[in-house]
Amino acid sequence: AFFYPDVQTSLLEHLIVDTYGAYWSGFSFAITPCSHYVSGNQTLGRETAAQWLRVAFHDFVTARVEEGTGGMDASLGFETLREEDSGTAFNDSLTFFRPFVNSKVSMADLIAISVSISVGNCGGPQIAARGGRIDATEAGQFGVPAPETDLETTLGYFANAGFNRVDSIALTACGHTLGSVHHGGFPTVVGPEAVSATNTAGGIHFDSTVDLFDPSVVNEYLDGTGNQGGPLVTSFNASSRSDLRLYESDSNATMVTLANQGAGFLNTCKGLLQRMVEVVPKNVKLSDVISPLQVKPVNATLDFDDSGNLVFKGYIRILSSTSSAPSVLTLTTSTSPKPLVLIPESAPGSSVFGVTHFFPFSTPIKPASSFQSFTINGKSLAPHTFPVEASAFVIPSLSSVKSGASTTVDFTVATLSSKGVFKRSALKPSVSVSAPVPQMGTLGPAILGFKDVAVTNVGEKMGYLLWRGSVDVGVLATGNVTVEVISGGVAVDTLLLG
Ligand code: HEM
Repeated sequence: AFFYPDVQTSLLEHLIVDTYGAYWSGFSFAITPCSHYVSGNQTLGRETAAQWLRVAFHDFVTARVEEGTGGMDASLGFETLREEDSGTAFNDSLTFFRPFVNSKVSMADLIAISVSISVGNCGGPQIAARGGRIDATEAGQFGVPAPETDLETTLGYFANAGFNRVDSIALTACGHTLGSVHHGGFPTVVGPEAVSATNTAGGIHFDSTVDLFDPSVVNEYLDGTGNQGGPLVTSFNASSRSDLRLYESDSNATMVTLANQGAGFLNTCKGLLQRMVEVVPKNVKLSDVISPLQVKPVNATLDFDDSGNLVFKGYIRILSSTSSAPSVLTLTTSTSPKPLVLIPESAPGSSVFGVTHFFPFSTPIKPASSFQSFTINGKSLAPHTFPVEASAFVIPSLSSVKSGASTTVDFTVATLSSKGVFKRSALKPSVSVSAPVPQMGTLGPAILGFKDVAVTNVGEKMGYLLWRGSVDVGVLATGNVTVEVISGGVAVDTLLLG
């Protein structure tokens, strides 16, 4: 399949942009509306968007930036039994993220992106998202502040992760604009009187706008109005007033500055939260910022149709800031001068970035050797040309995942035979298969990789040699299996099966 600008960016962009309606990723529904709790009954008084933000904080804050270890690496998955990681947020969230993990999308990237999505969906700023984080294979350091942690230790923990006092106060206020402290989980902070029939976990909100990413927590703390900064300020138990100790530690100077910023508080949070999710181990190289794509080929693949013809098919997704998208597109491939006219499907999708329209297409390709690019044109749309690599591909209609007690991945790969001359041995493709499998001690899957899977030639079609292979990947966690054709060390084609 063809992914633009690359597999990882395309998949992460999908989670961010395909929010509601057509071809939605299923990621954002968990936090729609922002007050929604996806992992259980609404009467628990929990909020998934707030949980996601807290999860990211706990993964990040045990970093040792000076050593270049820890940070956003999903090591949290191995740490959920620790006292410092109390509460249901961690397993709730990792269970929700788990099916989205594959060899291109790590759990750590999902935790980071969930911050952009939850903050953006709850009325907050758009936090730039990047990919490329690598999941830890074991637990990391200790060092998450708890309500009873003394000030010096708390500031030490933040400093380990590269955040000074001012940053730490502001970041905590940014985090505590969403969500609650719950009696169930933190009985030494919130007493049993918070429990009611519609709030069975006994949550008390940090501010009076629990589902709005806004400056209320700062104003209410300083003015003594609303929730007065929340339970970590007002707890019956003085030793549990960690937010009060932190906010007062510079005589409230930082909180006053944040209050004076007004709506600018959101911008401060945008910067700090982006910094937070970009604290990664030193071996990680983050991708460029993932921007919503205006013109995006989706599920674009080469395949063989029932009559054995080579076809190029998929969708073109147009993202427009208004609901008016071009009503017609044309697609021209390098193999045919005649443009194909594309009409959108009736159901659009939507997100905070605008409305998406999906234009399905299917067109024969002949000869495959001259298929090098395709171009999309539309009214008031700059022409977009996408390069293609058609020398080898995993054939979607001849590849599948069969799940039973064990999981078998059957695939067929096509390799272009040069000028019709069969060089069977020379053209034998190198195929890699990667599968997310359960991992001891964490809900985060491990990626089990199979390199150079044995393939046998099973004939020829439209100038391509066909190669079939099969791998038993054992018990699959959840999520997608990737099959890749490798040439010169790089993947020339990737297909996700799931
Ligand atoms: C001194 C630092 C901090 C301490 C001691 C602390 C402690 C806590 C505690 C005890 C809760 C209650 C959890 C529950 O009952 O489910 C909580 C909730 C929360 N924290 Fe913090 N926190 C700190 C800093 C931060 C930071 C820096 C962020 C994010 C940037 C953050 C984000 C959140 C969020 C979003 C919630 C609400 C979770 C929910 O409603 O499920 N916290 N925090």
